[in-house]
Amino acid sequence: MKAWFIDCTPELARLFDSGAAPVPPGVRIHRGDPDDAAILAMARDAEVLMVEHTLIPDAVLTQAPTLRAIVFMGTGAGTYVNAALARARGVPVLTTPGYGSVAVAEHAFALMMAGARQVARMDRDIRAGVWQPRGGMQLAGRKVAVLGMGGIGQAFAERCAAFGMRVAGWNRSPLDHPLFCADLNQALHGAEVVSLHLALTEATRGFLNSARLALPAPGFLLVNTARSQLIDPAALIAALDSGQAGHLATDVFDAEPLSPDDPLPGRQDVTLTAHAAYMTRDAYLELWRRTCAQFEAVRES
Ligand SMILES: NC(=O)C1=CN([C@@H]2O[C@H](COP(=O)(O)OP(=O)(O)OC[C@H]3O[C@@H](n4cnc5c(N)ncnc54)[C@H](O)[C@@H]3O)[C@@H](O)[C@H]2O)C=CC1
Ligand SMILES: O=C(O)C(=O)CO
Repeated sequence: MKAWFIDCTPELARLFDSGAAPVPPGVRIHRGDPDDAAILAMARDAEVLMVEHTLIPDAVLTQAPTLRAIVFMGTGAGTYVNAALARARGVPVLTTPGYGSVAVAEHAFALMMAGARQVARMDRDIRAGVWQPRGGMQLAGRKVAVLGMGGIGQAFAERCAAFGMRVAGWNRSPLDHPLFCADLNQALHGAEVVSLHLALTEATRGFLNSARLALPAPGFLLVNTARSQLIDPAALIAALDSGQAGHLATDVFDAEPLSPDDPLPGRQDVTLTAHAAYMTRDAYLELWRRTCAQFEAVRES
């Protein structure tokens, strides 16, 4: 069976080139960033498309009759593939959940610490020739609301508890976990840090709306390694402008790479990383292993 793996990042290319991430027979690798026409041409030349952070054009689902499956190298495929159209066309979109919960939780922690201590702000200052020490928030003793206690949320919550934070880990279904909090409003109320770990679905789009953004403590720190679409964009900007949200530390954006009119890079009250929370060597190797396992599952079906 033939497959194309598209959108190979330099990090992954290094793992291929060093032999650390073996490529199964039948899988061809496209290095770089293909345009829609190139993606369609690969889809017409394969039974399986293996993709990372590539927007799959709808034409792939309607004009590539040999395509049997798309394997999304990651958890949240919904922002990259039109899931409803894929379902309607009978093209399964397979994912690789759980490959790197610790890596993402550690990155969320890095964002929380950077935001709490204004690390990126002072780095920008110093590079601009400004020596301006800036105060921060001590994390020990602070309340953190962890929204979504799946694999990543639990790993993050446990790390916060180890730092002496007061953790309210909300999950929509009850959990037998010592940090679980059943009441969303209670979890958010007075939180000094809020960290998002929900899956993006039609039900969770815009989940953090203006009413929910009003519940944490004034000046709270918002951390997002999940999906930007979980936050209502107008409510987010209003919360930052009013100071209700004191800082946003985010790894995920409405458009990736960022659209030139995205307001976030122009602000000082944000810390930004380029959707890299999962990118540790350990997580990447496990991610590739699971991606190949999904390819094999299609081959054997
Ligand atoms: N920035 C990055 O590099 C990465 C980001 N992610 C994102 O992190 C997030 C969490 O991923 P995992 O912990 O691996 O997923 P998971 O499947 O283990 O957890 C998902 C959570 O979302 C909740 N959820 C799902 N539908 C819901 C609904 N309708 N209402 C309320 N809660 C709902 C579940 O109860 C669960 O708590 C996802 O958005 C995923 O796409 C995942 C990997 C890497
Ligand atoms: O696994 C995911 O969902 C990611 O965001 C990284 O691709």
